[in-house]
Amino acid sequence: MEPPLEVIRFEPPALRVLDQSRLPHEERWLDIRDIDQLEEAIRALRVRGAPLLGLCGAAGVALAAEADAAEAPLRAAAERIGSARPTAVELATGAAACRDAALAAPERERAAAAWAFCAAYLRRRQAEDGALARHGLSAVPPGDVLTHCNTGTLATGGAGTALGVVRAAHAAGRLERCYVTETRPLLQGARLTAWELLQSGIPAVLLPDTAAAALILSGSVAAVVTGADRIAANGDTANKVGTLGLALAAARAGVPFFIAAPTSTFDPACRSGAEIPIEFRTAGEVGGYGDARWAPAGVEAWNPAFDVTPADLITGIITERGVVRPPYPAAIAALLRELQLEAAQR
Ligand SMILES: CSC[C@@H](O)[C@@H](O)C(=O)COP(=O)(O)O
Repeated sequence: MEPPLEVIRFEPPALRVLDQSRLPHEERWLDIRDIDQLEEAIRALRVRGAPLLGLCGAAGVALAAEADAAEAPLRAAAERIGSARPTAVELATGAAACRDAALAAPERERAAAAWAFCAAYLRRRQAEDGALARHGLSAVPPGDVLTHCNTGTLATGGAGTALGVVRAAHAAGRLERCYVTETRPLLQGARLTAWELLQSGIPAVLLPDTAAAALILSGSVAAVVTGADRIAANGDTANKVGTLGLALAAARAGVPFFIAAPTSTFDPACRSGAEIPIEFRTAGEVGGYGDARWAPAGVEAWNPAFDVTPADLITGIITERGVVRPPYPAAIAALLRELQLEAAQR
């Protein structure tokens, strides 16, 4: 499945990304030339979504290698970019993998090796998104789907994860419309997912996050499908805040709740969700949007960017390798062993 739009370009010595903070009203490309600029773009969510963050982490190493390809600065750059946001594991693993690829080359060839790694990573991501969507098609029951946040091309550079499944289901005539939560406070659903769906000719129905439980209990959706930022060894899954509420409502209604994420989202170093670092963001993001302010200055806010859905609320985890089903600790361990063996054989 071809990605319907382009969101990231590797153009040595620059990284070019679509500025997602301006969408859907303005399509502006950012020309990123150093890791200061990249770190700002990541923190401000100009680029976002776990798999795309992995690509950006890798590109951060390439940008650093353009400036100084010696080992110590490259290691420092991978560390810095990899920790610009804490929850999506792929930001750090993408940066580390590119660092290792670059360090395997002689110093004067490291920048080129890093850019080549980025290009191959994007091709792999696009292929994985296609495989994930095909597996999702066989797992998710026919009917309309509710999704949360943005998991489309903007979030991966490929066809998307949960949104890739939605695209495949729509193309197969199994889904008429996709329900999209607005995703407060940064509105990734209202601004980005609704835009992507409409561009692809898929009817999108936008709802306030607060209406999601009522929608699920009304029987209007056949499944809830979301992405993930990090999946612990026991299947507990961190994703955009609000996901937990959707999973609880789906369990109450007997509606299947799926996570769609590439295997790179598993983090066996986290034994359970309690070990996943959760990003907290500013009160200003809750008290307004852009220049509009609706909360009184000085009010405190509790603003986690992510929450953790316990594994027992998850019907299945759709990956590019197939659908992982409970019991999770065993199924995840078996899949990760298989991936490790394959990597060792390469
Ligand atoms: C395929 S993207 C999966 C997740 O990264 C997505 O659902 C999400 O939570 C993104 O959060 P964001 O804060 O917009 O980076």
